[in-house]
Amino acid sequence: MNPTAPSIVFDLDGTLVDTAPDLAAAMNHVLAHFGRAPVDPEAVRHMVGHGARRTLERGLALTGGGDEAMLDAGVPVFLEFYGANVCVGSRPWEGVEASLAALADAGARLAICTNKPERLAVDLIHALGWGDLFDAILGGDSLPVRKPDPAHVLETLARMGGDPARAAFVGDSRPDVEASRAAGVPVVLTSFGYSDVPPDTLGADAMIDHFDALVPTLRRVAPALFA
Ligand SMILES: O=C(O)COP(=O)(O)O
Ligand SMILES: [Mg+2]
Repeated sequence: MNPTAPSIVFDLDGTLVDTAPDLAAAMNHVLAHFGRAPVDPEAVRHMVGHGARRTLERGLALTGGGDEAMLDAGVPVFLEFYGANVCVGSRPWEGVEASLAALADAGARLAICTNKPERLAVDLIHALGWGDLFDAILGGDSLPVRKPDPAHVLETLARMGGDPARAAFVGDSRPDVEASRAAGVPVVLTSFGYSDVPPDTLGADAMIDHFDALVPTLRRVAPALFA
């Protein structure tokens, strides 16, 4: 293992993969279970990034409200449906696969740090045919803490054999920026993910509008990575 290889850690939902169609289907399955009307799948895009419980909480809030007991009952229903349908309509954003290949060709190691449950993240990665691409996949339940806690990013780096001083994070939302900042790792955000606020207000080092821009952007914001 080359100890100086750059490590690029990726968020999953909204960053590498447009998972909203399957998350919205799971949301509407739970809402039907509770006798609620469905939500517009487009609205679910901005409910993702803090884990399934928070996603469901937002969906319940939009359809009449819900308490902790409803969430306790709804989260397993959500996860069971989603787990069985994790890659029905989910697709990588345009340019992702070429960009991951370019990073690997440049000698970078790649990993996933998502707030999705680890099992579901691993299943999705395999369903996309990406089983060999990542040196570590950590989910929101892999550790006692998760993004925005920096330990989630730092432990991902530790498990991939990476060095925080030779790393960058690529995400779409506030937990990604906060965790990376606190870990001391430069962070690039996509402009087309699931943030519930304009992502260019979150204080990332750079924004990308298309994955074709990722490698040049990383070279610009973290030139030492590829030196
Ligand atoms: O909120 C989630 O379930 C996961 O979101 P993330 O992959 O963007 O961390
Ligand atoms: Mg995300």
